[in-house]
Order: sequence, then structure tokens, then C-alpha cells
Amino acid sequence: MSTPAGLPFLKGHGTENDFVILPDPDGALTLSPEAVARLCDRRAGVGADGLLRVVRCDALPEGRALAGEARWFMDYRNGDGSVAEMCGNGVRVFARFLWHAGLTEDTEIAVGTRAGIRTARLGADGGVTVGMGRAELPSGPGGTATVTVGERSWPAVHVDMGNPHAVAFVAELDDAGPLLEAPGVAPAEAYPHGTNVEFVVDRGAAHVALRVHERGSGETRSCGTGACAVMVAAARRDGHDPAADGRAVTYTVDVPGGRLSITERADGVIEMTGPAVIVAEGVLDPAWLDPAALRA
Ligand SMILES: N[C@@H](CCC[C@H](N)C(=O)O)C(=O)O
Repeated sequence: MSTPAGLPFLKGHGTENDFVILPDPDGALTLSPEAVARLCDRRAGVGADGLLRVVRCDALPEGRALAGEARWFMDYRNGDGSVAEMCGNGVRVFARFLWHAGLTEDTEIAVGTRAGIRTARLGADGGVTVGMGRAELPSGPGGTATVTVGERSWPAVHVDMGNPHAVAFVAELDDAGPLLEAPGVAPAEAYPHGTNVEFVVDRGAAHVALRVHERGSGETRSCGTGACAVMVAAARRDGHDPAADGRAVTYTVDVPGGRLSITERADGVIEMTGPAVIVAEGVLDPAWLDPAALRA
């Protein structure tokens, strides 16, 4: 009697924001939120903040419009199984995976995402630089918000990096407490689909540190889009606006899991550089997760 083959997977991280990577070039898998949450479960599953499904752009309805610009689509899911538009650390790990798996020979790789094309450049030192697009800072009532944890509240800046962020400058990173639940954010209408929340302190000139509570994942050790949102909020606060004054600016952003270097170029495009690591690869036991259940 032959045993059914299990599903191949990899595990990777970028500044300790960790991911289950599921190669699915032909888009044959149907990933329910429950299946994703099970895979990302840190006790009963593989364990991760999120999941990166690797699909050809032309094999996925959401990717088809991007197929002329990118071969691969990053289908990103949060640890609770919800879908998100973008994941900055994820794009670096995704690009590293494509190279690792021999799916590309290019060191500059266009990746399709729900927020559009992101281009990753693999460095010889293991670092990856990603063109993250331009930040949007909505003006008007939705441009600022109030973030609340327990009894404490802070004003926050709304920054859109393809996905939503509320950036709050605080005196100490511990001020927000253990972040066991999603911080409250008001007005709710500013974030109709929920938001990621970053707490930020200064470490020096053009150098900040953050903690993050990610929508759909909880507190994580890093968030690439969050770090970019923080960089932009800090730059505007410090009087820098490259797209307006033509002068690029670079910030160091420390996250609990490492360090990112983020530049806002004179054309307003944000570039983020940081590590991307493939940790392990293996096969899911078919007795634990029957691949047929994902191909239904
Ligand atoms: N960790 C990611 C962001 C993942 C998506 C986020 N939780 C959301 O729901 O928008 C990053 O590195 O950017």
C-alpha cells in the first residue's frame, strides 16, 4: 500500500518575522483560513507569523494582470488565516526562496503582490533590498488617529504602505505593555479593514526603534511595511519630504528581531534593506494535513 505524499514546505524569516513558505506554482491549492491558521500554529503546527504561497502570476486570478511584469505572485496570509495586501519582510524572504529553489537566476526579481509589483534585489551578503513603492499619508480626519492600550492613549499617524498602519510615537517602548490584544484605534472609519499598529521611540539622529502589533498575527518581532511606515512618519516629523524637496533620506529602524535600513528616495519611492533567511525545508505529514484537503 503506498502512502500519500505530503506537501513540501519551507520555513524562513526576515528580522525574525517568520513565515511558512508553500510552493504552489500552478495555483493548485485552496487555502482556507483554517488551514493557514493550523499551519501557522506555534504549538500544533509548523508555527509562523504568516504564510507565503508561491504561485505563478498567470495561475492566480489576482495575479493575472501582473503577469506581464512578474512571473511570481506572493499570496500572503496572516497567521490567523486572513489575507493581507503586502508583507515587506515577506517579499525579501520570498525573493530569497525563489533564488534558493532555482526558480530564478536573476538577482533583481519582480514579485507580484496584492499591492502591486515590488522589486527585490538580492545582495551578496544575504541582504535583500526591496522597492516598497510610495507611502500614502491620508489627509483630513482619517490622517491621524488615536491608539489606545488599556488606560493609555497616543496620537497616531495613518500611513498606507499598500497595507494600513497607525504609527504612534511613545516615550518608552514598554509604555504599550505586553500587547496581548490588538490596540484600540479611533476613529474606526479611518481603518475599515483594521490596521497594524507601531509604537516608536527615537534612538538617535535618523535612528528609531519600534514595536508592532500586526493585524491578523499579534505582536511580532518585525514588520517590514510597518518599519517603512514608521520611517516615513519620523521623516515627516523631522521635516524631511524627499518627493517635495528632492533630497533622499535614510533612517535606521530597529525592530525587536533586528535592524532595517530604509531610504525614501528623491522620487518618493521607499527602499528597505534587511536580511532574508531560509531556515528549513521539509514535508508536511499527510496524516496531519492531507494535501487532498487543500486540493478540493
Ligand atoms: N509582517 C508584514 C506585514 C504582514 C501583513 C500585516 N499583518 C497586515 O495585515 O497588513 C511585513 O513585514 O510587512
